[in-house]
Amino acid sequence: MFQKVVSWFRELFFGKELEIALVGLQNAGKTTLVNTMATGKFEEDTIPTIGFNFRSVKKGKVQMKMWDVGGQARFREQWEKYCRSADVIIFVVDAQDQGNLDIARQQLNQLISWPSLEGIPLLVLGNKYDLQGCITEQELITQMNLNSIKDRLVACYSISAKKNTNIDEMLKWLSKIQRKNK
Ligand SMILES: Nc1nc2c(ncn2[C@@H]2O[C@H](COP(=O)(O)OP(=O)(O)OP(=O)(O)O)[C@@H](O)[C@H]2O)c(=O)[nH]1
Ligand SMILES: [Mg+2]
Repeated sequence: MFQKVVSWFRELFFGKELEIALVGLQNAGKTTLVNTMATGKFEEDTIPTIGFNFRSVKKGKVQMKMWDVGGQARFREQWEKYCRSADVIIFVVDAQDQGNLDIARQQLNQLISWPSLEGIPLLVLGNKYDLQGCITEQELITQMNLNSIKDRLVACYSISAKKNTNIDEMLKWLSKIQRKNK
């Protein structure tokens, strides 16, 4: 109880910090999203992330510490390590790349079945909605089997990191997340 009051005061005066792990297949748009969140502008980023990038961005009263992890197959076994200490996991999906949805679902299922990640809130983002031929948000929820996830808070938004679409709504959701063990 005392701990809660202290943390409430701390947040009131200094804002809060959120540790965010961004994962998802290569080319989904994770690095682009982080750049858009940081600058509000689209930066063409065609360089695949090797290992991870770290970026800390203040949004309103929330300092978002983002671990943007490479999505290529060789980096996926490291995802759990970054997610373990995160307050929230963001899983980015390329909503236009329907051929990769099965793999994205398998990777997500594998990730959230780690006991170390139990209960950590999950935000699934369908990205690239500025392009033609994206699946609908409802289809994304079905294809990613999100309704079957019962052990944590789950949300899904359709966004465009390129056009800055729906990013504010997504940030509102993020800012309501409670820090772990706080
Ligand atoms: N049209 C469109 N293109 C996007 C969007 N977001 C990212 N891209 C493009 O998709 C490609 C991959 O983006 P990245 O941000 O590098 O993808 P990533 O998920 O970080 O990839 P890895 O680091 O390999 O895991 C780049 O060419 C981006 O410009 C978007 O919202 N719309
Ligand atoms: Mg990247």
